[in-house]
Amino acid sequence: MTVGTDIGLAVSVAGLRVGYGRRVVLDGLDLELAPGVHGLLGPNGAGKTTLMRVLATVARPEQGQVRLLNEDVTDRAALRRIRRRLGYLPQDFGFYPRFTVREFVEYFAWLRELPRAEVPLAVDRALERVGLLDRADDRMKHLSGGMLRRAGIAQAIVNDPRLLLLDEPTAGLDPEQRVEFRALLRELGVDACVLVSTHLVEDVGTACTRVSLLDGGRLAFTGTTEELVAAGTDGGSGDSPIERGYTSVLRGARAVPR
Ligand SMILES: Nc1ncnc2c1ncn2[C@@H]1O[C@H](COP(=O)(O)OP(=O)(O)OP(=O)(O)O)[C@@H](O)[C@H]1O
Repeated sequence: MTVGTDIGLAVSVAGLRVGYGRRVVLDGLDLELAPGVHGLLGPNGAGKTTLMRVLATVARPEQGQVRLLNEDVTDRAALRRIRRRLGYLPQDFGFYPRFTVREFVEYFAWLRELPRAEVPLAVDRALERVGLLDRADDRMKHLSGGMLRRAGIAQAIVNDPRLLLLDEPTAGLDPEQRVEFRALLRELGVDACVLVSTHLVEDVGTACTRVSLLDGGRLAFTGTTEELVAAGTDGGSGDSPIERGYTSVLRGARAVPR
């Protein structure tokens, strides 16, 4: 697979510390991501959404450096450039219920400062990629849960982002849609950096080239999908090779005193 080289390291995080009040959620995290599709796994409460929010520039780190698309997020002018080239699907996203699907996606195209002349085509293309073009004129409040999620993915990709952050994008999608979504992920990962947080390890196995596993705010594993699978050959419980890798790595990480 060819990967775009113009963005180099799309994410470079060093010594990241984030907390809520006195509670530390991410503790000295280092992470580097190049273009490609990266899975982000971890148990409930591991800190995946918190990390996504920092990378989406909607949450601020207490400590540490965050460079996105080769720019420093603490520089205001750079931050604006980063946000134009960033796509983010939050775990829970809000919308105006009376907006049509097209208006919803157009709104995000405007937020990301897409040139006005490019908006109609970009919106149609994003809706087509998620299979919602035929519902473009429906109101958001009339969509099913899976369709809403697809509208959320459409807004995240409308600006053809170089860094795409998807927090549990497959939640609520039916099996056929999930298969199509994985194909879309592989396509997007050719020249962008895509980070997908999920609890569905089979999504990672089929669509991601690399995977990072968070546990208790720390990185328990980062490597290729094959390396995670290999970690499960000497034990680990689960129904598939990648599930066994996941449980084996978690068990190993928890055996190391902090
Ligand atoms: N706004 C908040 N205020 C206080 N604590 C929070 C807040 N948001 C998250 N937390 C805590 O931070 C920790 C990490 O939460 P986070 O949502 O990042 O985990 P996660 O890995 O995404 O979990 P899940 O898989 O359940 O979505 C959890 O212990 C959570 O209770």
